[in-house]
Amino acid sequence: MKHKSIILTGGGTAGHVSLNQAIIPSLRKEGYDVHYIGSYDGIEKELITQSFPDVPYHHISSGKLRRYFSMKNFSDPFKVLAGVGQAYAVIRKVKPTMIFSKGGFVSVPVVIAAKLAKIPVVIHESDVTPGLANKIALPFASHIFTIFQDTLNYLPSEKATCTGSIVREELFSGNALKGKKRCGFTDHKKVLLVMGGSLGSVVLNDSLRSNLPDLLKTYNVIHLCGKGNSDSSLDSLKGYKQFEYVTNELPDLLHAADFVVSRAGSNSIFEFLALKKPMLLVPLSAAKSRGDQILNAKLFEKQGFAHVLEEEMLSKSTFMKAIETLTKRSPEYLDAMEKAERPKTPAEMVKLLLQYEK
Ligand SMILES: CC(=O)N[C@H]1[C@@H](OP(=O)(O)OP(=O)(O)OC[C@H]2O[C@@H](n3ccc(=O)[nH]c3=O)[C@H](O)[C@@H]2O)O[C@H](CO)[C@@H](O)[C@@H]1O
Repeated sequence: MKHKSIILTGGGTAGHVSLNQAIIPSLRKEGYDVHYIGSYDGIEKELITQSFPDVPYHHISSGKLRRYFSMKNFSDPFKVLAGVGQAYAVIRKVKPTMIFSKGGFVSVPVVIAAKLAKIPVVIHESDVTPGLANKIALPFASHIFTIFQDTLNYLPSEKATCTGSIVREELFSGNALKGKKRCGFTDHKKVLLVMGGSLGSVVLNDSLRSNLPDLLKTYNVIHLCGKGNSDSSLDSLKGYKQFEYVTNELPDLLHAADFVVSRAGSNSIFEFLALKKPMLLVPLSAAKSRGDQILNAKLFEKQGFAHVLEEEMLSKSTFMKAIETLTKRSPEYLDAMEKAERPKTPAEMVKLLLQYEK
């Protein structure tokens, strides 16, 4: 019997890939052949080909969609057009029953090609406000799923559903002891995990490192610092372990953590919520983004899950003070997290998704 096929797309940062990673095993259980369309060199290529070597990965070209002036704004539309042609050829060959797009620039040509090939597309928005790629994709899509209820205010009601968060199943099966052992922590100090999103954050890295001598008196520190950001002069510090980017080790490291300090990317903060980690969030500032992380963080603060320190207020001393507040208030945060809605399982998400197939 010939299997049905589905194409997934999304990339640029890990936040546009993690939901796809979460649902691939469930789609396969349902009997689907899963294909992925991504860029030549984006993080999605590494994440998908490493975790799912048997998922065919199709490269396409794609331009960055900028809200600001750049000479590349003249060449990138041609790259997007080329990407539409490449994606169309893949779709004609694979003949999927539907396409699921997690957003990011690479998804735009795929969504346009799907419309041309008359294949239903469902898109997904993880942040409170829709990203630029999803705004462009929306007219071509059959439906859009959101994580936050508030996102529905920005979308046409007949086309949008809030599903809540979906968290990769392997994150729940971490082992704290293994995580501590991996980091070489041998005492009983509480563990602080600091993560600057999937790319790392220079401002968080600097604030943390400038406070390390003080912090290490009280805590063991796991630092996910981002590609190219490790500092070998700190390798011998007792109680401090840095990683540039982790994949298989992440569940154990998260289970080892008592508190988290993080950027406010949507996937990350819902993972911390699901694992009940009191968190200090330092959202990416409005000067560097459309402000989506600020809204994500504010909603988490309002629901009593997090303490928020705005990037503009970040300094050596406010960082330490915010960690004090985090640890002091952590019983309240844990209480609120106990009462929070549980995330959907990938299998539940797949069921919702397949309603839209041809
Ligand atoms: C700079 C930028 O554009 N950031 C956006 C990007 O963030 P970013 O890519 O950082 O996205 P998220 O915080 O949502 O997700 C990061 C994902 O990477 C994983 N992870 C991270 C570090 C690591 O070492 N290993 C690992 O597996 C996390 O577990 C998580 O699943 O997408 C988010 C979701 O649309 C947005 O809210 C952010 O504003």
